Amino acid sequence: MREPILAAPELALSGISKQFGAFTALQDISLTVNKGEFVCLLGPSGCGKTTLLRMIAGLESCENGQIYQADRNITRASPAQRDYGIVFQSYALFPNLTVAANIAYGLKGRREDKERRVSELLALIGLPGIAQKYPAQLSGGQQQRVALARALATSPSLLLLDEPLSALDAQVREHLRSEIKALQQKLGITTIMVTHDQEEALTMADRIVVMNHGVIEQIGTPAQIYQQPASRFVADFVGHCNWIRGIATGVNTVQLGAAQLAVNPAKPLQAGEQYELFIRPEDVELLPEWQADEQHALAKLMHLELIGSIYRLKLSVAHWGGIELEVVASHREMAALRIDDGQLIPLRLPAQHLRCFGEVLKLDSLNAEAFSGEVAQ
Ligand SMILES: Nc1ncnc2c1ncn2[C@@H]1O[C@H](COP(=O)(O)OP(=O)(O)OP(=O)(O)O)[C@@H](O)[C@H]1O
Repeated sequence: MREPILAAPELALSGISKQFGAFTALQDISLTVNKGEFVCLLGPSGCGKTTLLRMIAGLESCENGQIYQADRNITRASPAQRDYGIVFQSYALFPNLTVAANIAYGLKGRREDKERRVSELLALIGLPGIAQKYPAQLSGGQQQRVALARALATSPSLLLLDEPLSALDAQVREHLRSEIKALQQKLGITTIMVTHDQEEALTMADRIVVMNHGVIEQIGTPAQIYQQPASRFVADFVGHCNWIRGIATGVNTVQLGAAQLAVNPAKPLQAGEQYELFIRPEDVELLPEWQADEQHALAKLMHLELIGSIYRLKLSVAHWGGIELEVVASHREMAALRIDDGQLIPLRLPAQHLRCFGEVLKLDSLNAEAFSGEVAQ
């Protein structure tokens, strides 16, 4: 029997590094992107995601590492020799050219063919009839769709998006998010998008590459990134976490104040060492009744706010050494709790959601509030 022939990935980066003088912007980046995949480069400002996208585009030189597109080594190819379309954060349309001329800018060939292609693309982005308008006559969202049409005009194999939605207001952004995703799926075009917006990455990407200080922290599907973060940075950057310090009493048990709780560590804990535990706000269970169990406690309500469809509560648990917890609850859960002024709220930290990366906390990283909780965004 013959071995199946596996198609080369649309893009393969290996060992990419980038220095700006003495500053290391990227360090040993390796990544493959499959044909038709939508990959987001996600990370805080300055983590190197735009630099990486610009290197893929040939807009930034690549001295260390290799870049392959399909089977072709494009490491030293000029932008014009590469096969991609790109959309930038600022619309970057030519203000003195009509929409049609902007879209047709990179097209070669006969006038009729160009006109047909422009009409096709305008239909594709849902804006027929604006061919003769100028960029200044369009809204931000419309301009960004035209920029997208221009990027797609030559039917490239790869679409590069550099924060394409960040200049738009929230409502337009959300709408365009689903439009871009639908268009990408319809065309099956391999897409790499830079964003610092976790919600954008979680809703649009097939896979997310989380970056921090020039290195890749984790590559995974949105569910993997959210549910199984590989590091403290990823857990903190994507979603909210309650961080709690405690002393291990066994391979998967931790002393918190007066109680010993079962936890779900990534590796066995060493009794007597101090660790940091984390739990997502939505994984803390608020209960109508307290039960005599180590995972249960009574919490004091410190703060309550309504954020549209959910409530956010700040709770303090004296029994667990005074830790503070952020918890989110639906309207239905809140109605079942009947929270009155000053009343203590029973809650439970389910062991499987009380996780720990298993890194021992060094003594010098501890301070007087070693047992108090900390809530991070
Ligand atoms: N041409 C350059 N010369 C010197 N330093 C640069 C240059 N381009 C980028 N840098 C630095 O490299 C780091 C990464 O920049 P990059 O633009 O890739 O970050 P980013 O993750 O895209 O952030 P942002 O979302 O703010 O654009 C930053 O510290 C930036 O100051």
